[in-house]
Amino acid sequence: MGLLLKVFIPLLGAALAFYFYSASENFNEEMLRGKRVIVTGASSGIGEQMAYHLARMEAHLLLTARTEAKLQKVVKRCLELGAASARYVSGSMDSPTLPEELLREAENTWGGLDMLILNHIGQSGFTYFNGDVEHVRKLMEINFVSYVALATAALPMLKESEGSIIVVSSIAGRIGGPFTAPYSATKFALDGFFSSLRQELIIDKVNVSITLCILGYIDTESAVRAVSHVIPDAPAPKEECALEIIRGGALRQREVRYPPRAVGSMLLIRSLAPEFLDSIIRSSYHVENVRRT
Ligand SMILES: NC(=O)C1=CN([C@@H]2O[C@H](COP(=O)(O)OP(=O)(O)OC[C@H]3O[C@@H](n4cnc5c(N)ncnc54)[C@H](OP(=O)(O)O)[C@@H]3O)[C@@H](O)[C@H]2O)C=CC1
Ligand SMILES: C[C@H](CCC(=O)O)[C@H]1CC[C@H]2[C@@H]3C(=O)C[C@@H]4C[C@H](O)CC[C@]4(C)[C@H]3CC[C@]12C
Repeated sequence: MGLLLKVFIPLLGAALAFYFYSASENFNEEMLRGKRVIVTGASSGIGEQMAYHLARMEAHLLLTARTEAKLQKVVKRCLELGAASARYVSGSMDSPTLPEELLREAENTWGGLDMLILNHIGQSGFTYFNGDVEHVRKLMEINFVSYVALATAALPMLKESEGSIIVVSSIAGRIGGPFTAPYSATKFALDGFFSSLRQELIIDKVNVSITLCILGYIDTESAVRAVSHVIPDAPAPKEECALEIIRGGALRQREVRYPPRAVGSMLLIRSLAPEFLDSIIRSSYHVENVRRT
């Protein structure tokens, strides 16, 4: 079993990564120059890093999150890095009016949109499900329903520009590990909705791409704070993660997996031996350190 985990699985993961990444040979950062891009959850973490990459690539940026002071700093840095333009709209994605407001801002300022990056998440702990159904409802609203509302409001402009929607999800949206029940549910929902929508766009010959990003553990402040006492694995770098998401979106890939080896191996083991994977996950966590709420 040890040999299987140490040699065979990584090799297979590498082969899969090669397969997925061989499609990305044509990526060129100039593809993003002058493009009109919305990034949600852009005040910290992976969203902030995506904003900086896009700024270097000379895109036009419209950023959003709740904390105005953080957004002001990110916008300032984006302008220093070379963004063609950068502005923000602040607000919480549990407000049903924010998606429309954001897309109206894009239409009024740019007259169109090329890329919508859906990345924000509401706060959720890393702990046993404590029966708080209201929390699940609220998280669904922020992590799922607002993504649907944003994509719906953006579609007319994206159809016009033959643009792209990028949906940032998680391995927790493909595999139900412990301590993320509400969060995991919202990410599974994204896969269901956007995979179905992709099919409909293809049937209707609408050239808007949908890229779903399946991420493993990334070294953002909030994730490290939430899980480092339970999960001993080293997180992957947010800067590289952000670039891989943009690359996959620009190439109109169906899926981005990052870090590719870890995510690829987990998905492969899940399809071959799901219960075995569940037991590996359980035994690799320091469950004794999980704080009950
Ligand atoms: N880091 C990781 O290990 C992994 C991350 N992911 C995914 O990557 C994406 C980014 O995660 P990460 O960078 O770690 O997260 P962060 O916690 O660093 O960033 C979350 C962003 O969402 C914003 N946000 C929080 N609540 C709301 C709200 N109610 N309305 C609007 N915006 C809100 C935050 O800003 P503010 O507080 O100012 O509103 C912030 O900009 C998520 O979709 C996550 O699921 C997937 C797998 C692993
Ligand atoms: C550790 C998990 C990977 C499997 C492994 O054992 O290596 C991580 C994969 C996805 C992560 C979660 C995630 O999707 C983001 C959440 C962001 C929140 O701010 C808190 C942390 C997360 C629940 C995060 C925790 C680690 C993973 C489960």
